[in-house]
Amino acid sequence: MNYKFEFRPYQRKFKRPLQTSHGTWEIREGIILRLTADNGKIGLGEIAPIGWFGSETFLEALDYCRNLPDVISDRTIFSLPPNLPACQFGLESAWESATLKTDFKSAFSEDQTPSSRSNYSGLLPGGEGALLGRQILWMQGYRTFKWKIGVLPFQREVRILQELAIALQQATGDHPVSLRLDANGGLSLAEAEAWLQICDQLGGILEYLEQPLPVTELEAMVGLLDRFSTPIALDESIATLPQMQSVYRQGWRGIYVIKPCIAGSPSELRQFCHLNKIDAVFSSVFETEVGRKVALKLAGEIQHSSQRALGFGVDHLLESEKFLEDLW
Ligand SMILES: O=C(O)CCC(=O)C1=CC=C[C@@H](O)[C@@H]1C(=O)O
Ligand SMILES: [Mg+2]
Repeated sequence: MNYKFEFRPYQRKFKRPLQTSHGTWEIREGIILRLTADNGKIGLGEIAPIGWFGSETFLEALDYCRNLPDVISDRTIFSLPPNLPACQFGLESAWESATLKTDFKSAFSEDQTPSSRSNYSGLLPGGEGALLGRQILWMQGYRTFKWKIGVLPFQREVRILQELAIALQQATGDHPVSLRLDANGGLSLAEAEAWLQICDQLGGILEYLEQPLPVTELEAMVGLLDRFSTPIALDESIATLPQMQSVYRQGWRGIYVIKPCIAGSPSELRQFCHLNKIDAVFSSVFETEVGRKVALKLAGEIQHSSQRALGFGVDHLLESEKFLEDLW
């Protein structure tokens, strides 16, 4: 089967630049794809790369799209090289929505009502903003929160964490409350040990410490698993499917933070997760609803009854997605 191939690059500003230990992220760039099958059925997909995180860069993805012909075949869609995982995700999900029965639009209910927000994790502002941010997200219905560390000096962040933990421990309610810390691979081994010592003292409120060490330090992170009670989650270490498979083969049985939009082929991701019972948390890459619907649908197919909140808190971080209505 052949498909007419169209693509539209986009840019969306973060309302508040995202601070991570990698640096500050101000603009999310991506590409919306449209495939039109011979029978007229249309499928949308999204390419939302994060070059510094482990996928191809936006420019590599744009270059790939520019070099595709106006009409492409199934063969092209299923034979992308593994170094273009965000393109693989975008093209294959557009193909799925143009060929499979599922009505793309109804694939996943998008609106996060306050009651449903307890299934999602809310991303707190970096630094001191986390304290007020937690109150705002709490009122919006979140009960799982994620805070990026390695942004401010250690002692300052420890003080904020202790205030945050007290506020969460005192917060009443019927839904379990948890806090995730994300170091984005920015800590040294000594800093990671210091953080884990503190986390262990906070008891149950700390769900996990995400990517404490750089991708090159898998062995050291496996070692940390045995020495501290706070769970550790890998994110950058397993950004793409080949990395996930390699880390699994090397024996990682901790938590996997999966970002479907940059992992690669959705069908191969489904297969990997069904073959290997992994403790998965699904996470956004600040994509638009086009990629988010596919990612959340995958999460639903894969993690069924997992209790772990989805890292897809409403993207109040980004400018409106209204531009999607006038793309074509
Ligand atoms: O996982 C979540 O809760 C939200 C998404 C998120 O935190 C991230 C998305 C993309 C890159 C990073 O800044 C960050 C992460 O490291 O998980
Ligand atoms: Mg992360």
